[in-house]
Amino acid sequence: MDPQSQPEVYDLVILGSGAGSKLLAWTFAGQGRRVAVVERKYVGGACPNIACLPSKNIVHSAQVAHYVRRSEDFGISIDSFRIKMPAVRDRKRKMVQGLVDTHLALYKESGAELIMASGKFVGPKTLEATLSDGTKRLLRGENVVIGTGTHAVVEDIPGLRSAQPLTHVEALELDVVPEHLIVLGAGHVGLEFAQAMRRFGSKVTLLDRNHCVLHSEDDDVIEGLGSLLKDEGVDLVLNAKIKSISGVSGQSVRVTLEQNGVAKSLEGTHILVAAGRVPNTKDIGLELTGVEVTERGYIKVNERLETTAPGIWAVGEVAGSPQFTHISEDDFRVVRDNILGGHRVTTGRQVPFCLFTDPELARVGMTEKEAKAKGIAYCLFKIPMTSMLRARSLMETRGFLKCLVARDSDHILGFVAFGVGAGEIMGCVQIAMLGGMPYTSLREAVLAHPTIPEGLISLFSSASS
Ligand SMILES: Cc1cc2nc3c(=O)[nH]c(=O)nc-3n(C[C@H](O)[C@H](O)[C@H](O)COP(=O)(O)OP(=O)(O)OC[C@H]3O[C@@H](n4cnc5c(N)ncnc54)[C@H](O)[C@@H]3O)c2cc1C
Ligand SMILES: NC(=O)c1ccc[n+]([C@@H]2O[C@H](COP(=O)([O-])OP(=O)(O)OC[C@H]3O[C@@H](n4cnc5c(N)ncnc54)[C@H](O)[C@@H]3O)[C@@H](O)[C@H]2O)c1
Repeated sequence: MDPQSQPEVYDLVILGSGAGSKLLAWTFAGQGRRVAVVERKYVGGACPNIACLPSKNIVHSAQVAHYVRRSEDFGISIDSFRIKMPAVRDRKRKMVQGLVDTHLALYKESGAELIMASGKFVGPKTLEATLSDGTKRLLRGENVVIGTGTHAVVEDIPGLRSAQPLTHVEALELDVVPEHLIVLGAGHVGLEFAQAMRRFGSKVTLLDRNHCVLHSEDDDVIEGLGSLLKDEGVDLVLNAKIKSISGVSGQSVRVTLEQNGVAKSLEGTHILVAAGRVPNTKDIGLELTGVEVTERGYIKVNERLETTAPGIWAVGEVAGSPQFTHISEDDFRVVRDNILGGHRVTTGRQVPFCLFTDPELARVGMTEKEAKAKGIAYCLFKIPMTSMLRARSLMETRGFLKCLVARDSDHILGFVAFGVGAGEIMGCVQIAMLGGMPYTSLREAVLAHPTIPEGLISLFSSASS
């Protein structure tokens, strides 16, 4: 790039086209501002291409396989069936292509310019975008947003890199059912993939260094998820200190580990790393901008999502926000309002999540662990899913509903559902929390029978402890 060349000037330049970024682009361009988005690979970011939506697509195919296996329970005989992974993958690919097309139409409609290129800063508020043919463009924004996301961590465990492990990106492209899949990490990604692959017919071993899955959740949740996996035949190897890995994923791999002081080794055909994320902040020229990063490499932001450099903002995972699409989307609202001269902050917002195991696990607000640690007095309502009539009619009675209510005010502090329709029922409780409603409003509501939300009447009519 000729250092003398003049940058093209925009009102807003965005690096990375994920959830928060694209909403900013479409909103500001829709208002007639000049907006450019620089994206190196995925139109619309991770969620529609390699994360939430394709993984839920695959999880759903696996659920269909599970239903087929259970078909006798529903009075339907199926003599034999087979999993066709290329067709499973095609269904996912078609959905992804449809989503990409929708994104492209929204760029066109809004007038935001999508530049498919790899971007890096070459000065304050100035980016160099390198297109696939090597062409370079210099872009300067009055405001600049960084939304470069994260990627899967591949730790420095001896042999792990040379084993060419799958990440979620490659696992979503599999056209074979792995004979024996070893999953490293029993967090969100590991749990969803472990169950789905097991349902497609893989032998699955799920490893984690902690003594349980999702260790920050309450013990009943941990126990529920653990038994679900065990009942479906996933081997859980916890307290696992991985020492080394040999072989190549897709052929054969051997994992050497220590569990409770005992040396062990495991053999499988494939290995999937699902051990957390690393921010995409290396090699993007942040040092030329005054944008500082934290010790773990995430962009330092304040509660308004301003970085340490004036006029540069950050959204989504790279800004250290909780790692969910709906949070990246809320980051969009924060930056939008602040760019427009308002004052909106990230503090105090709800951070709900839904883990798409089957059944789902959904939670909003406080866990019992947190309430106890903070010394907050609460009453506990808890019912098994067998008390929910809809669950009985579906024959999906695993799990429970649980709600923490403030002892002094009847207000809901936290809600967790582990069971069929957990994500949907959580949404109902969350809306009540947003509206500041006491739990008694839900208990006294007229909710259609037999629906999943109707279970809230049973929950709040039960005796609290
Ligand atoms: C397997 C999996 C399943 C998930 N499931 C869910 C779910 O069910 N629900 C949920 O809420 N969350 C889920 N998540 C998390 C969710 O995907 C992310 O939180 C969400 O995508 C937000 O990402 P983001 O906006 O921070 O950035 P991203 O969507 O990651 O976007 C960043 C973009 O920046 C681009 N980029 C990076 N560097 C450059 C550069 N130098 N030049 C140009 N472009 C660049 C990348 O190509 C990428 O497209 C899942 C994650 C994974 C891995
Ligand atoms: N349904 C959803 O909303 C959904 C689904 C998938 C991912 N996500 C998001 O993506 C984020 C990243 O997911 P993830 O599963 O990669 O990370 P995670 O932080 O959820 O889980 C990583 C797990 O790997 C384990 N681990 C890490 N290093 C290890 C090692 N060396 N040996 C053994 N175990 C090790 C950790 O103890 C942890 O349990 C999640 O935190 C979540 O926010 C959300």
